[in-house]
Amino acid sequence: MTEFELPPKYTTAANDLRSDTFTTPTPEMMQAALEASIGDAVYGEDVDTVRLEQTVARMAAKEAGLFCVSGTLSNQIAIRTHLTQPPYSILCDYRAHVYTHEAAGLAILSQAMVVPVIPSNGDYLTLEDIRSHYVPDDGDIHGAPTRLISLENTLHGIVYPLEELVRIKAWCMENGLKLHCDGARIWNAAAQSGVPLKQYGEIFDSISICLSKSMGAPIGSVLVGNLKFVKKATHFRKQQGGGIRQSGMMARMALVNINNDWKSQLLYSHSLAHELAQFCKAKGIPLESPADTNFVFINLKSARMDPDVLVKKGLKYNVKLMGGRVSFHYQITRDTLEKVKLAISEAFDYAKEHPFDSNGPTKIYRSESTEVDVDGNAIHEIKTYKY
Ligand SMILES: Cc1ncc(COP(=O)(O)O)c(C=O)c1O
Ligand SMILES: C[C@@H](O)[C@H](N)C(=O)O
Repeated sequence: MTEFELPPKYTTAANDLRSDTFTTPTPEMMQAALEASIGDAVYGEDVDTVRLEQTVARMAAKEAGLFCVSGTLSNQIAIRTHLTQPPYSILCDYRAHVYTHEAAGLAILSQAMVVPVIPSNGDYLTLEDIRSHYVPDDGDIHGAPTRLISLENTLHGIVYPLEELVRIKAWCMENGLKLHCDGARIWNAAAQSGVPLKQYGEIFDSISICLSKSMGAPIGSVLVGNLKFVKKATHFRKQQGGGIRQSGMMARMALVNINNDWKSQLLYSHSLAHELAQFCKAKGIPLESPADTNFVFINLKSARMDPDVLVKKGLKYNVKLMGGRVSFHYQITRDTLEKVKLAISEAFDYAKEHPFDSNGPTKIYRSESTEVDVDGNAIHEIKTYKY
């Protein structure tokens, strides 16, 4: 039997640009966990979990909140809760996480057909995009009527224009459709746009508000909505094995940054991303989308850059990348920003001599680690998927 090898100890997120999910708990969070309540949250008896749910719900101007162990669980039970009588479909952006990265949960848990739409402006769905792709409930027995629109704010770091959300909401109400927000980065949208969370809460029937990305908590999201919705979502959370017991420690850790100056933390990460976007533009390195918040999406395809070369250039400068998406968060240092500029610049120059043409679908995430051993060699063979 082979000796089980522990992966190398993850020591810091200061150089980790693979995702804002790599943010690490702070000493203040660890201390808060030691002082947490220890009730059974399934019975609603954990004070700090209830406090977290009520705090986030109040910030989003919603009646109730539900602590979920992941954004995926939060999204999937939200959408399932809104849907009652199949056949039905949900409409979302073709890049939406609920469609591309939640393991067909919409098909399996919700038995939903998905209508993925490419935004005509390239960045975000407009009401016109939605109206030209939704399936009306007009008695035609061939179709799966659209019951829910699921939007993401931000999506790929793009801040949804408030006026467009207002237009879409008004149309949804006129047509009896529900509106869900995958708010994995709603904090980034709020910080950058100045729109308070409660204004988003007044627009969406439900929002999955992640705590474990730019907000730096180790685990979790809070799903917010009206009381009846959250009560039913609690049922689906239990069904999906998401009822967790003494979650007070996680709740207290999440409350730390919520009670800190999170806007400044997020705006700092956005400023790093904006600086990198400017750097890329100055060097003629194409971007896929506007760097509104904490992501810079390098258009590897049009730059003919090999993602594996980019990842390895990153390792050369001891920064962790996983492909064309460069993710900033509040624990990234300015030193890391300077190093990632060098890595991207060298990968771009390399591509001029060695153009790379991806021959498969583009993906932006990979699942292998880019840990290196003591000699700086990548422990896992870099297998960036196609992008
Ligand atoms: C836009 C978006 N929504 C939802 C999720 C799912 O969150 P989690 O990884 O906590 O399941 C992610 C990834 O973390 C995401 O990027
Ligand atoms: C991988 C994906 O699920 C994650 N949400 C990220 O953005 O990194």
